[in-house]
Amino acid sequence: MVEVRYATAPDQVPGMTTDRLRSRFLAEDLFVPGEIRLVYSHEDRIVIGGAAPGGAPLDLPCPDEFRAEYFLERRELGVVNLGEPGAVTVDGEEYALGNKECVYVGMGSRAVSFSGGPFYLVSTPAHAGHPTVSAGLADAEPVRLGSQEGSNDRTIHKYIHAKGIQSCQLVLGVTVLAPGSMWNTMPCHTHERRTEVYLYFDVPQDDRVVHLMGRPDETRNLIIADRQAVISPPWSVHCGFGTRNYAFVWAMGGENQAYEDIEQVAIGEMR
Ligand SMILES: O=C(O)C(=O)C[C@H](O)C(=O)CO
Ligand SMILES: [Zn+2]
Repeated sequence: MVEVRYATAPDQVPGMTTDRLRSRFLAEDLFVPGEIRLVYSHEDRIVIGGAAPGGAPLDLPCPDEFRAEYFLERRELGVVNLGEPGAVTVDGEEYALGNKECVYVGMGSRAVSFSGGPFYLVSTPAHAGHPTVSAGLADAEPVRLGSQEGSNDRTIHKYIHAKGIQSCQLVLGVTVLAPGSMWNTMPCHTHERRTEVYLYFDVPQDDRVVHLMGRPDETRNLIIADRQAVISPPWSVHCGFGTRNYAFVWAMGGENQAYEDIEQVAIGEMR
């Protein structure tokens, strides 16, 4: 149920085969009907997961790896609905979630269950309880970036961040590309103080996203299908282009919550 991924140093990347790269950084099978699947990354101890209720509601388990009484004893959780209307129930209170809507579940919440969806989960360690809050795309400070000419016309919706839903360290949002736009996060960046995870979705079955990762001057690519997630350590760029437009959930954890605290990469630095 939980797969543990240890952290990777940037100097390990040049010798890696495609399979090695994928097994380290890509989570390919998070969404299996009737299951909750989790990946525990040692990069900032971010846990990502998929909850795909196959009819009956699914309860969030507490993995042995947490050495905790319940999942959110020392953690917080962001949930995004990737599919059909559904609900997340937290200690008896139901939060109805439509497609691309989000609920933040604070530390100390004991019983979490899912129906409908499927739902994408991101959890980071926490030190204080913040209120559980749900939000829709319109609540999430939509910011339009890029252009049609640059094939990167996209809207960034920030859900959990310093000026939005409050959390201990989790930062999370959804970016939606306009029809005809394929590039995300270009020009790209790194952020030495935070790990980021991208979960690509709304990618049709016969399409793919080519995700670029690695040090800016030594990039590698991962060919990513629908509902697959890529772990981006602090030293790695994270950007990509699709064979058509798509959406993705981005989530971060680490030293700070400052979205603007990034190292911008000039296109000429990239190799
Ligand atoms: O399309 C984009 O650009 C993004 O969504 C960028 C992410 O939000 C990100 O990388 C935050 O650090
Ligand atoms: Zn980033």
